Amino acid sequence: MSSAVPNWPTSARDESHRTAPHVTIRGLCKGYTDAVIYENFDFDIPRGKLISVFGPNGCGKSTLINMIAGLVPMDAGEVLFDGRPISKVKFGYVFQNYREALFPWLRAFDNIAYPLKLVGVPKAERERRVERLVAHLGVKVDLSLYPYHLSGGQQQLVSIMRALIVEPEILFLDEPFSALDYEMTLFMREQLQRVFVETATTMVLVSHDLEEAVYLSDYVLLLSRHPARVVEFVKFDAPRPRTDRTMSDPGFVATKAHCLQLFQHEVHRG
Ligand SMILES: Nc1ncnc2c1ncn2[C@@H]1O[C@H](COP(=O)(O)OP(=O)(O)OP(=O)(O)O)[C@@H](O)[C@H]1O
Repeated sequence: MSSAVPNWPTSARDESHRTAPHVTIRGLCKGYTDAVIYENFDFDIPRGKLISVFGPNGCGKSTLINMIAGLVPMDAGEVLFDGRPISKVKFGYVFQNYREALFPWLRAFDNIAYPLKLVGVPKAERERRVERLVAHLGVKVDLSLYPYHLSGGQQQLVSIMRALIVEPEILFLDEPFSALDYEMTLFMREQLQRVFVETATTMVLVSHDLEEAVYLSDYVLLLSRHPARVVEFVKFDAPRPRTDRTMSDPGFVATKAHCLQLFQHEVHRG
């Protein structure tokens, strides 16, 4: 950013950096043999916000975050992070299926440290960084265990820590809690919210659960049936940390009802 605008006064540059979108998506196109999923799709993802992507089944939620993260190729278009391509960006990705995402032959600790090993961080430094993250999050899981000795929620927590260990500037989460039981889902929502409040990392979460989408988010990105367009980018600015009481708050109830109405309209339109 600073090299792009070298003559700006520092304060103006900083201000522009803070308020400029983190991610710009322009002219995104994606189709499969039987459907056009995205057609000239434009969107800006704001910096340091938690955004949930919500919409009808099969509208392209996962495809969207996978294309932004560079995991699925676009047919056309451009996705830039402060002007940089994904190859220049440190990002984290949390998959829905944590059972397949973790390496079963590595202890939880080594699973978390693995991305650091990949980029050549020495062992002592890896251990120091994992311990620091664990302490920071207040995680009480025995990390000397292998994944199959951990509960589903604990495994997903390990996945999230593995995504965070590189200190990503953006974190993608594809239905991260949908395979967990309700108790563990509630616990994990709190953990995620805590990480978000503490790190202010931009987060993009695909969710099938409207209550969860609104509860966790600063914005809900409501998509239409494909070819997907933005039905509305719904703001929810309840203070954090949000708690059980947030869900009975009139602002929460009204925002959820509004999203539901838009969603129903989309579903019935199709
Ligand atoms: N590899 C693929 N080959 C063919 N079609 C695909 C492929 N991946 C996704 N699709 C189709 O693209 C559309 C969008 O898929 P995507 O998984 O992104 O939707 P989604 O909104 O995340 O779905 P869901 O609500 O079921 O999680 C769907 O119709 C899906 O069947």
